[in-house]
Amino acid sequence: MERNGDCLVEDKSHPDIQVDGQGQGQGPVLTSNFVLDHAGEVVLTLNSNGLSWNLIEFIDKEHGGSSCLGIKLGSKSEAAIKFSDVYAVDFIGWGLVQETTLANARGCLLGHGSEMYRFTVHGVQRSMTQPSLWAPSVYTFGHKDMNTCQVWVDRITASLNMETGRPKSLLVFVHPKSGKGNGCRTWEAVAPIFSRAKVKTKVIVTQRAGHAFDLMFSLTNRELNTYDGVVAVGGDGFFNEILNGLLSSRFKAPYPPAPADFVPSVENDGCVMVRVANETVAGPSDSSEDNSPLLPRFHLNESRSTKFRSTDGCGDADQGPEFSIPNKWFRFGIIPAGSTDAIVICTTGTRDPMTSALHIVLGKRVCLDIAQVVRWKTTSTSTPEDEPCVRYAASFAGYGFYGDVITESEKYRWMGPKRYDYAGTLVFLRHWSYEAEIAYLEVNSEKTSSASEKGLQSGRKRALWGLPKKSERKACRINCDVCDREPTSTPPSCHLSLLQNSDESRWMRSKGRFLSVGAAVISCRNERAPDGLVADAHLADGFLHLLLIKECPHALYLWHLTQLARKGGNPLNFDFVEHHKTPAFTFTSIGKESVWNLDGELFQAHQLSAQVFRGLISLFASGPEV
Ligand SMILES: Nc1ncnc2c1ncn2[C@@H]1O[C@H](COP(=O)(O)OP(=O)(O)OP(=O)(O)O)[C@@H](O)[C@H]1O
Repeated sequence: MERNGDCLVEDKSHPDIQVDGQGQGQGPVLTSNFVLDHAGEVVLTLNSNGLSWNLIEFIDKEHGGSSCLGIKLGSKSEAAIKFSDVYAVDFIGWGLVQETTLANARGCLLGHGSEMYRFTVHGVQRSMTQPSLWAPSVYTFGHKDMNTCQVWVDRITASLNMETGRPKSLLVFVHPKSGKGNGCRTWEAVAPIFSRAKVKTKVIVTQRAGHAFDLMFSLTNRELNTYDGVVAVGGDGFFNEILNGLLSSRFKAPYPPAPADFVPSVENDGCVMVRVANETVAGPSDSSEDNSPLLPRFHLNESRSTKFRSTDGCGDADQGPEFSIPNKWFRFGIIPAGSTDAIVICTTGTRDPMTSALHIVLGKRVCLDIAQVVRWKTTSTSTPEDEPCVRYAASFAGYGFYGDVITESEKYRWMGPKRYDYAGTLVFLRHWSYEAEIAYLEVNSEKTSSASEKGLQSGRKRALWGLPKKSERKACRINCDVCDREPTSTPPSCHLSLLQNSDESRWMRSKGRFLSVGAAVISCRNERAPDGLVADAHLADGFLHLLLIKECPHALYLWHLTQLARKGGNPLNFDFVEHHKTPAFTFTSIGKESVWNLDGELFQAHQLSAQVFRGLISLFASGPEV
């Protein structure tokens, strides 16, 4: 057979299959004629990257290029799909295949069917108008010879098996009451994708708040290592619970750095952080900064690291092979069913359960920064805690307005996601501010940043007085070069090592009355804030965006909020908004207190410190396309 000048050799055992010997060391190319369901007879070709096909008798020449009901007929004559976009192939036996090679007098395709053996190829197709939105696509190929179909199924299966990073076994937690109470229905809608892709799932429908945390916390390393990842079917708060369940029992890390005068208990309890006495940090001395023994050097104290282990011993070496964090293989997945779903929107570019399911079965991977938030005192009157309370957040930690909205919204859970709008309005009308002192680590990243990020850094400097120009903002997208850049050392300690060699770092302070204090780990795009709280935040650059919204007139605050709600708005371009890009900060409240909101979960803290771990976890996602 001759095609496009290629010399195709007939496979003797399967006369309908042509094998091209010129596979350039990547395996031979297969070619056969099939009937593609709802299209017609095609020449199907398999090469090292995927499948492609051409319609043989698409439509007679007279009608070529004409249109039927406005649909360009020529556009369907050839197509291709990469193996990286294929998640399953199945032999489905004998049955009807619709051919549509006949055109009527008006050039419209007419279908007629024949019975034959068939196999289906299941893949992904991106929406033309919204590329981040993925839908499953299915192609059914038919042939009179069963063996021909079987050979093709085997070859495609072999190619799919060579695709790296695909999960085989997943632990799935479903929050039945998440969002509008659709958790179970959401899972049922996407579960067939997992079975078709032959991914084993152990599904647990939670019975109560804390259920997923407890299970994740108590899994032994041996059990955890049998899974390629854990999937949350729910909202950001539910994901946060699962994240904390895993990290609290296994991630052993020093507490966040802090200025010398912060939390006496840090030094008194003799646990994690040991300050190296002679360390100094360079930096200009204006009144707003603390340049006395600025940056402590931290060591993980042995006694503390053993305390981190849970009492049932999970995370111990004798429980089986170690489960390391960060983990090269194990990933988190989120199938959105919550009220906000900011993490899914930031990591997939859309809020669609099917898109998320397809990202998971195709084994996509994106790294995500995680904030560690350590509470040193719960209230102003409580004594410093013996054992500081550690929480992790993947998207946001916010105090004041953000905490009050969650507190208020809990009273109206019955309203579903609308409770956030209602509670938001009540809290806005109240216009409460809170006195607090914040210290944040200013890192001069000139030495560690590429030119592309320098624009962002200089923008950060100007943020006190005005926003960086829009042209300087670099949004985080798929294959983001800011996130992909090699850290100066291996995560999670990259920024700590940066701090240790910290002649470029200094503690800065801000004290006063704040409507809110927020630290965004990622942009936090969501349907109420289409660009997020910080449009140019990155998924894995090792920085938090500290947003200090100082007390201001009600009307100006409304203006700020309306800018947040508007695509292309400038919510940070106000004198009462401080925006700092930092790897760590501390917070102490003074007087009347609000509560913290960590990924939508309440966390009461009078005094806390926080730091970010660059790319600590991986998600089954590839980052937003737009
Ligand atoms: N079966 C359950 N019953 C009650 N609460 C649960 C259950 N399972 C989990 N939870 C808790 O519900 C809280 C909220 O969950 P989730 O984040 O899914 O919902 P949401 O608030 O509607 O969404 P979002 O966080 O996106 O705003 C979580 O803290 C989780 O611990």
